[in-house]
Amino acid sequence: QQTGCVMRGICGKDGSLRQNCEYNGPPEVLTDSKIQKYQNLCPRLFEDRNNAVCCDEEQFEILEQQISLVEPILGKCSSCFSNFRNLWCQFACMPRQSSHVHVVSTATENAVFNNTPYITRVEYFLTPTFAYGLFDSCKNVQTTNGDFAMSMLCGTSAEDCTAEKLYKNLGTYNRNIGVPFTIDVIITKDEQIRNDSIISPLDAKAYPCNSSSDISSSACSCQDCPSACSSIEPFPSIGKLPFDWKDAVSCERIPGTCKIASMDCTVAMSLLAFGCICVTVMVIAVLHYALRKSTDEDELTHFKPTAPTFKSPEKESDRLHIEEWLIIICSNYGQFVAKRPGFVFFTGLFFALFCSCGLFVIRLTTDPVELWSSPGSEARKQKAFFEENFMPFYRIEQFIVYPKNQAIFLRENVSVLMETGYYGPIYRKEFLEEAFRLQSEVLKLTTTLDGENVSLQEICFKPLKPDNNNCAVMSIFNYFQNDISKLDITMEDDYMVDRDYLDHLMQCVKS
Ligand SMILES: CC(C)CCC[C@@H](C)[C@H]1CC[C@H]2[C@@H]3CC=C4C[C@@H](O)CC[C@]4(C)[C@H]3CC[C@]12C
Repeated sequence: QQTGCVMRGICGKDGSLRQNCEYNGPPEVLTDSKIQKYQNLCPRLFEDRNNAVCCDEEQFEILEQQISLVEPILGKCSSCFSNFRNLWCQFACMPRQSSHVHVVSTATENAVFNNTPYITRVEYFLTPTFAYGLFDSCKNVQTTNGDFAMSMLCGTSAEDCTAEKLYKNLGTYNRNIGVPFTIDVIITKDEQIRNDSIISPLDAKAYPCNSSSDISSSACSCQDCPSACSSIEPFPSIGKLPFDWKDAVSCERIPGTCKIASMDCTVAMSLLAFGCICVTVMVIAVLHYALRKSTDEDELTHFKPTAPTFKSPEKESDRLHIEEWLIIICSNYGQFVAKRPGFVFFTGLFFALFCSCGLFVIRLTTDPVELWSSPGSEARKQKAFFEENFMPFYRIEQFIVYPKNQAIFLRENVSVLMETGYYGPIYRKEFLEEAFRLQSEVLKLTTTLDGENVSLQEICFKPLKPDNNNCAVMSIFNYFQNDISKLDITMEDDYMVDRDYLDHLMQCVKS
C-alpha cells in the first residue's frame, strides 16, 4: 500500500461547514512539536511510526472540535470511543488515504478560492471486522442521562439502529452534526477498482467493549457493555452433582438446566419431599384413628353394664389423671427438698457452675464483621476471595469539623432572586478556609512503618486507578477542585447579579 492523499486543506465553505480540497500528493511530515498535538487525539495514526499525515492543521482543528462533541456521548466507554475517534482520525489524516478513500464528486459553487473545486462526495472503504466491530463496541453505550448513544448517532431509535444505518447517518451531509460532504461508507472484504486504481478496505483494530483499549486499561462498564458483565451463578446447579441424576429422573446434566416435568429440579425435589412428608403424616393419622376406634369397639363389645352409672366424658378423666400426677410429683419434690436442703443447694450450685464453664473460653468481639456474619457465610467467602485476589477492602475514615462560631447568617438566596435566606455557620468563608487547611494537613500526614515513611497517598483508596491516581476524599472542596483560591472567584450572571462561592456550591449540590 502506497502512501498518498486524496484530500487536504479547506476549499469549500457552507455556513459553518468546511469542505476539503481534492489533493493528489504525498502526506505532510509533521514536526516534533505538532506530533504531540496530533498524537493526543489520534494515537493510532502513528502506530506504524509514520509521522506523515494527509490533513492540515485547519482540518485537524475541526476534527478535534467535532470529536470533543462526541466525548460526552461515547466517552464513558473507552474502547468504543477510541474506535470511533480512530474512524474519523484515519479518514481525515491517514497517510495511506488514497488506498482507502475515493473521491466521487467535486463542486465549485461555494469555493473559497476562485473556482478551486472542493469535495462533495467520497467513498470510504472499511473491512467488516472494523466496521461491525466498532458498531458492536458502541451499540449498548448509554450517555450519562441514560439514553442510548446510538439513538443520537444513528438518527433512528437505538433498537432499530444497525451498523449500516449508523454509517449512513454519519456520512450524510448534515449541518447539525457537522458532516460537510457525503461519505459513502462501503463495508467490504475485497479490493475494489476505482479509476483504474485498486482501493482496499481499511482494516483497523476495533477494540471490543469488554477489553481495555489504547486510551484506557479498563474495559467498559457492564451497563454500557453486556459482554463485560460477569455472570455469577447464584446456586450450585444440581447438574454438576457427582452422582448421576440421569438414572433416577430424566434430568439433563447441563448446569442450570436440570428439569423434571418442565420444573426446575430443585423445585421439583422440594415438592416431592413435601408431598412425602404430607402423605406420611396423613397415613399415621389415619392408622392411629383406625386402631384406636377398633380397640374402643372391642371394649364396647365386652362391656357389660352392672348398674346404671353416669359415665363421665373421657377428657375429664384425663385431666384429673394429669392433675393427680402433678400433685404427687410436686409434693414428693417438696418433701425431698425440705428433708435435704444442703444436698439440693450444692447440687444446684454445682450444676450452675458446670454450665458456666464456657465462660473460660469466651471470646468477646467488637469487630462488626465477626459480629454480623458467620465465618462460613457466602459474604465472608467472597470477602476473603476479594482480599486474596485483588486488594484489602477499603475502610472509610472520617473526621467531623464544626465551626466555633455557631451563628447562622443572612444572605441573598440563589434560587429566589432578591430574597435573603438563612445560611448555616459551616458556609462561612473563613470557616471553609480553615477547614480546608485542616484537611490538607491531614492528607499530608505520614507515619513510619518498619523504618519507612508511609503517606496517605500510598495506602489510600484510589477507585479510578490507574487512569487517575488521586485518593478518594469526599469533601465539599471537591466542588472547588480542591483549590481554595477558587472560593474567592465572583462572577456576574446573565442578570448582572454578582455570584460567589455560595451560589456555586448551591448550584453544584442541586444538580
Ligand atoms: C455530535 C455527534 C452527533 C456527531 C458525530 C459525528 C462526527 C463526530 C463525525 C461525522 C462526520 C465527521 C466529519 C467527516 C469529515 C470531516 C472532514 C475533515 O477534513 C475534518 C473532519 C471532518 C469534519 C469529520 C469530523 C467528525 C465528524 C463530524
